[in-house]
Amino acid sequence: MAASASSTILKLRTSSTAASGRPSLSTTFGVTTLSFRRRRDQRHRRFVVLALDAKPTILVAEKLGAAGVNLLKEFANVDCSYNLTPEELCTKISLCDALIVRSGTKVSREVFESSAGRLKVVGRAGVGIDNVDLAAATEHGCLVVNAPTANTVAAAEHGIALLTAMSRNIAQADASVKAGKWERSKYTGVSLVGKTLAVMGFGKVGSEVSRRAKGLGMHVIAHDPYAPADRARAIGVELVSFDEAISSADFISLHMPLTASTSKILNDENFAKMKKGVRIVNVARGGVIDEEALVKALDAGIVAQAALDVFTVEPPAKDSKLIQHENVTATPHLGASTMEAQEGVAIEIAEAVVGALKGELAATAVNAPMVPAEVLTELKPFVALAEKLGRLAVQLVAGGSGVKNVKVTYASARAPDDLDTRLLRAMIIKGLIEPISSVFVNLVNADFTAKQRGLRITEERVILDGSPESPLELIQVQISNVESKFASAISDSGEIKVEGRVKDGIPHLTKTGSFEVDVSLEGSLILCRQVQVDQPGMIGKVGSILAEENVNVSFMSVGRIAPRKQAVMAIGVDEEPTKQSLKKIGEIPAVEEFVYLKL
Ligand SMILES: NC(=O)c1ccc[n+]([C@@H]2O[C@H](COP(=O)([O-])OP(=O)(O)OC[C@H]3O[C@@H](n4cnc5c(N)ncnc54)[C@H](O)[C@@H]3O)[C@@H](O)[C@H]2O)c1
Ligand SMILES: O=C(O)[C@H](O)COP(=O)(O)O
Repeated sequence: MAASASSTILKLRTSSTAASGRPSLSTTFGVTTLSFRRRRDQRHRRFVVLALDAKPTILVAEKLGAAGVNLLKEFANVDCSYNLTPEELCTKISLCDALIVRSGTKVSREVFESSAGRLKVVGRAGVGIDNVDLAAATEHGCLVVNAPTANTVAAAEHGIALLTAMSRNIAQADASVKAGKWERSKYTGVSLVGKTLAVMGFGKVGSEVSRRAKGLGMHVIAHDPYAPADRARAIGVELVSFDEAISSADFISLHMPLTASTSKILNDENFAKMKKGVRIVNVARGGVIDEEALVKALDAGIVAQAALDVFTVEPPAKDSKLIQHENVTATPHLGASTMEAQEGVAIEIAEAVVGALKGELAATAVNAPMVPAEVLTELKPFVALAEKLGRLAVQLVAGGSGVKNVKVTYASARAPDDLDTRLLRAMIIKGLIEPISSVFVNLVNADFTAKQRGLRITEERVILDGSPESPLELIQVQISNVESKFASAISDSGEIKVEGRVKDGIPHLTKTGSFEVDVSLEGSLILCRQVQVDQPGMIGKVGSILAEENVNVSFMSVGRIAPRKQAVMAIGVDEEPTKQSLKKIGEIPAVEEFVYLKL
C-alpha cells in the first residue's frame, strides 16, 4: 500500500518528544510505518509512529450494485471506471489496492505484473472465476475472493426461464408476432412434464434448477463427480454417469464451472451419444460447449433446440452461425442479472474485499485456505509462534548452506484431523523466506513461493497425552543438511532445531538444538554458549555491555546440559545492539559462540 502525503497518523506507538531528521516509510501487512531517526545520547535511534495510509483505492471495473459501492466508500477511495481496455486496466492497476470485476473483465497475468505488487485483492462479483488468472494471482500474492451465493437463485430461475421459453418457442413466436405474422402451427412446442432433464453439475445452481424442474413434473437425473449422493437423494434426483446422463436425457442443462476438464465437454463425440431431438440449456459458461459442434448437431437435428445465456466469446460475433440459428434462443449473459441478485452480490463482494484489505481471512477466498473465525482465534498465538520459529531457524543457518529440507512437527493432545496446519505452515514459510529474500510471503503465495525456491516442507503430527483444550502444545522446526552459524542450535541428530510453545498467549522459544531455554519471542534475541561452566557472573557481564548503550534487556534464560556444564544463554533485547557491543560480548572469555537473531 503506497503511502501518500495525506497519510493519517493514527497512533503513537513509541512516545517521544518531537522527532527530527528524515522520515522513512515501510509497509508490513498493509500497514505503513512512518519512522523518524532521532539523535539521542549521541546515537541514532528509531522512533516509530504507526500510520495507516490514506484510504486504500479500489477500482470497480464493472457495474456494481449501489449498496456495495456505498459499503466500499466507507472504507476506501472508489474508482468506478467501466469499459476499460486491457491497456487502460494495466495502467490504472498500479494505483489500486483492490479490483472488483464481474465476468466481463479479463484479469490476466499482465494485470498482476502491471500492479507491481500493490494489488492485494481481486473481488469477483459473482461465481465464475474463469476470467481471473488464478495462478498469476497466487504467484503475486494477490488474494482472489468471489461472491458465490447471492446469484444462485437468479441463475437457476434464468435456467428455468430458458427451458420453458425454448420448449414453447417464446422468443421466436414473439419476434414473429412483432413482424406482423400469426404462425400458430409453426410454433407448436413440446411439453416438459414426464420428460427427463439431465443436470450437468449438481452444485448450487444445478440443485436449485433440479428442485424447480421437479416442480414442473420432470424426471431429473444429474451428473457431478463430486456431488454428495445424499444431497441428490434429498431432492429426489438420481446421480448417474456422464454417458448415462447425456444419452438418456430429453433436456440437458449445464451447471458446471469452466475448467480444463470441462472445456468443450459437449463436443462432436458427445453430441453423437445424445438422443435425437435433445434440447440443451446453458447458463454456465460458453466454453463448456464446442460451439462449432453444436451448430453441426443443430443442423443435423441431433439437437432440436438450444437456449444459451453464455458464449465462448462474449459478446459473440454478430454473424455467429450459432446465434443466428433459428433453433437457438440467446440471452446476453443475464443469469445473474436480477435487481435482487445484483444487490446481494455487490454487498457480498464489498464485504469480502474490505475484510481482505483489513487483513481478515476471507470466507470466500478462492486461492487461499479459508479458516473459520473460531479456528483463527484459537490459532492466533500459534500463528505468531510459527512465523518466529521460521525466522529463528533460517537465521541460524550458516551462509552458503542452502536451505532445502524443513521438517515441522506439531505436538498436540488433539486428534490429528482436528488441526488445520495450512495457516501455520504458511507462516513458517513466511518466517523462513522473508529474512533471506525480498519476496513478500503471505497466506496466498506461501506454498507456491516455497516450491519455487525448492524448499521442501514436511509436516508431522505428534499426539501427546494431556488436555486437548489448547489446539497445540508445541511446534518444532528442523532444517536438515545445513551448517549452523551457532553450533549449539544443532540437535543430537544433526539438524538445526528450534522449538516453541505459547505461554499466556505469548510465543516462547523453549528449545534450541539440545538446550532447553525459555524466552518470550517479543524483541530480538542473542543466543550465547558458555565454555564448560555456567558462571554466575556471565549474565551480569553481558547485561552491562548492553546497558552501556541503553539496549533494554527484556529477559534472560539459561539452558544447561547439567549444573556447571555447557550452557546456552538466551537474552531478549528491545533494541538492536551495535556491532561494537556484539563484538564485546563475543570477546568475553567464557563465551564460546554467540548469535544475534532478529525476530
Ligand atoms: N449465467 C450466469 O449469469 C451465471 C450465474 C451464476 C453462475 N453461473 C455459472 O454456473 C456455474 C455453476 O455455478 P454454481 O454457483 O452452481 O457453482 P458450484 O460450484 O456450486 O457448482 C458447480 C458444480 O459443478 C460440479 N462439477 C465440476 N466439474 C464437473 C464435471 N466435470 N462434470 C459435472 N459436474 C462438475 C462441481 O462438483 C459443483 O458441484 C458456474 O460456471 C458459474 O460461473 C452463471
Ligand atoms: O459466474 C457468475 O456469477 C455469473 O456468470 C454472473 O456473471 P456476471 O457477474 O458477469 O453477470
